[in-house]
Amino acid sequence: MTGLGVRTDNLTVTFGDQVALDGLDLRLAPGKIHGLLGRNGSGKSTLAAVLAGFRQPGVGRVLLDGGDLGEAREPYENAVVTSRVCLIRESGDLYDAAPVKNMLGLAASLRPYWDADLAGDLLDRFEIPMRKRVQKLSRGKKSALGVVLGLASRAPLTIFDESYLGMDVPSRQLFYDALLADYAEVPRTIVLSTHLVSEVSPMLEEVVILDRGRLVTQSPVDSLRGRGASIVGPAAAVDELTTGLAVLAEQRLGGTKSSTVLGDLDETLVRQARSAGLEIGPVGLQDLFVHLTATNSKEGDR
Ligand SMILES: Nc1ncnc2c1ncn2[C@@H]1O[C@H](COP(=O)(O)OP(=O)(O)OP(=O)(O)O)[C@@H](O)[C@H]1O
Repeated sequence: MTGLGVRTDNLTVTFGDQVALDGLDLRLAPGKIHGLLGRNGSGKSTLAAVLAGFRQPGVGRVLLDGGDLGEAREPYENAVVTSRVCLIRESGDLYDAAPVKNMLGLAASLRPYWDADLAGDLLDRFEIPMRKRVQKLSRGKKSALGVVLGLASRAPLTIFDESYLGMDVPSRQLFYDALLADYAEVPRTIVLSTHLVSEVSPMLEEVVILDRGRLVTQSPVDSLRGRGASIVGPAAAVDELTTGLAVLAEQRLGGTKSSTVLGDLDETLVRQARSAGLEIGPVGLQDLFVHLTATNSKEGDR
């Protein structure tokens, strides 16, 4: 399985006079891990709901294709398509009164690629008891249950919409490890909608950034990182080198400074940096994200 591809054309969703998605033309390649990034209210959850067939586009359309779907189809009110798309939201969409094992049974009946062994193994690792009712689980364990359902569904398009926010750091690490291990075994299309940009960025292959319902950029993560550089070394040398450059972020620890700059460093600057003993690395995704979605960010910078 390589997963589903996604194509949206002029996708527009409004709530009254509020435009949640504004003419979105998006392509998600199948079989990759995509990061869906954007500030609060930028339209991430709305996009996730449309992809999962929970919501009908107002204008434009969304098409999913590939895997055993074959031809491109719209997800809305199409049971075949929606059984192959698993959206796990922060709320978890769980039945509070049901025991965990019933939630697993329900997922097994709805999900054609459900893997019961994986579900059992993940429940053990997250220490979630099968017999416990959902309402008796802590917030973090409820989130973890959502993650278990999302991974074990092995859906050709799996979307995690901030579904791991309630989990503590070790649990989130467990999720990331489990996701990467299972993705290596069964490649599929994964979308991670998140605010935890730094934490999630090592897993991402492609990044989509939304701002006020519009597409700011869509790019492989490596080429995004190539849009700038981080320069680390003695503070005075870093300051001298970065004078006149667009500095996105700065951090200082004692006499050492790290500056993130936008744009290509030309060869002269690179030579100058090396001879001053400075280290040059790729730009951090979080710094770039903050820059690209800052309210005063100019279109020309994007
Ligand atoms: N059911 C709704 N009724 C009215 N407005 C809505 C509804 N759902 C979303 N919106 C509006 O649509 C816009 C996009 O919201 P959405 O939840 O998709 O953003 P988001 O990027 O997921 O935000 P966050 O990161 O805060 O979760 C916002 O302005 C929001 O207020």
